[in-house]
Amino acid sequence: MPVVELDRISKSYDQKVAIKDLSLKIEAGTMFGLLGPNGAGKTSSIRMMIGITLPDSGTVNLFDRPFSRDQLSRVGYLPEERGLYKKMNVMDQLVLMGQLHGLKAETAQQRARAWCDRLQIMDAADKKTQELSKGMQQKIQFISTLLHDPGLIIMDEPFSGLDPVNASLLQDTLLDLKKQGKAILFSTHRMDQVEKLCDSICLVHRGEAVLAGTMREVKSGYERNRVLIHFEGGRDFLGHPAVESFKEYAGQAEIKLKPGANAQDLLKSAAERATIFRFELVEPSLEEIFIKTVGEKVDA
Ligand SMILES: Nc1ncnc2c1ncn2[C@@H]1O[C@H](COP(=O)(O)OP(=O)(O)OP(=O)(O)O)[C@@H](O)[C@H]1O
Repeated sequence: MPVVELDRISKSYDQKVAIKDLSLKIEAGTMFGLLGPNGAGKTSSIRMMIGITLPDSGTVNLFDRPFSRDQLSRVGYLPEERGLYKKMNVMDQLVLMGQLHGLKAETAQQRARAWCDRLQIMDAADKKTQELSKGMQQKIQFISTLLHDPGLIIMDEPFSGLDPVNASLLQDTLLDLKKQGKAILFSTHRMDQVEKLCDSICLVHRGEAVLAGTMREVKSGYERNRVLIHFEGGRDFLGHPAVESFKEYAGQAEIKLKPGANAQDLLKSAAERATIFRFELVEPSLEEIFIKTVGEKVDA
């Protein structure tokens, strides 16, 4: 049973088409990435998903029935434009957010404390929001989205502005929630995060879905024509005829092979000149697929 099912939703603002005929499904216990360049239509789609705006046409089903406002108690939404009451004490603010989602004050407080502990911001609980760093404020927002234990979690750029340690802490938290059976959608430009976390994606460009499916389906459309190599010694093999282009880092290279080239020939040549620690044939990264797909659409 999909937790979210959009069927050909469209929305225009005056003459501007924000999104056209978008269909997607998000199942419980999965993480879904909604991707696209600036202005592609991601936020417009999310807004329609949770009734902030209505589609001009198409249907939105949540938890296996047509959208209605009472379902919002099962949704946690972290918008891109985040707002906290700057002068309010953090714990009071979290309790208020919990109450707005139907929790009793006492329950909200217990859960808020447990979350602050888990996300390592217990010290912040009794401070005013304006005394916190941006990253800490983001964690508070993150908690406020989750306090009422929603079955559907929607996050617009949830890791933006976080240092790697905190980004990883929130990523692990989302992975845990996924394991518990929550459906999670996040919107981002960061392909590396999507690649690591998402089971399925939809790439929107200029209001239309241009690539969609499970990560495996999306990648299986592309040849394994990349080689990752870790080496020490001579680097002449980078000039081998099988190599179309390469990026070289300290002791590593990422090589794009020519169409039809034999990776084994390259391996032989590399092994004659250098000590090879790793030689792996890989599919293009999601970032490359994204750039290729969007680039082709722009050319068309
Ligand atoms: N309320 C509105 N009034 C008029 N145009 C709008 C409105 N909301 C969105 N748009 C337009 O619809 C298009 C899609 O915008 P949207 O905010 O959904 O994109 P996005 O993919 O979320 O972009 P970003 O990554 O920059 O946040 C844009 O051209 C935007 O200017």
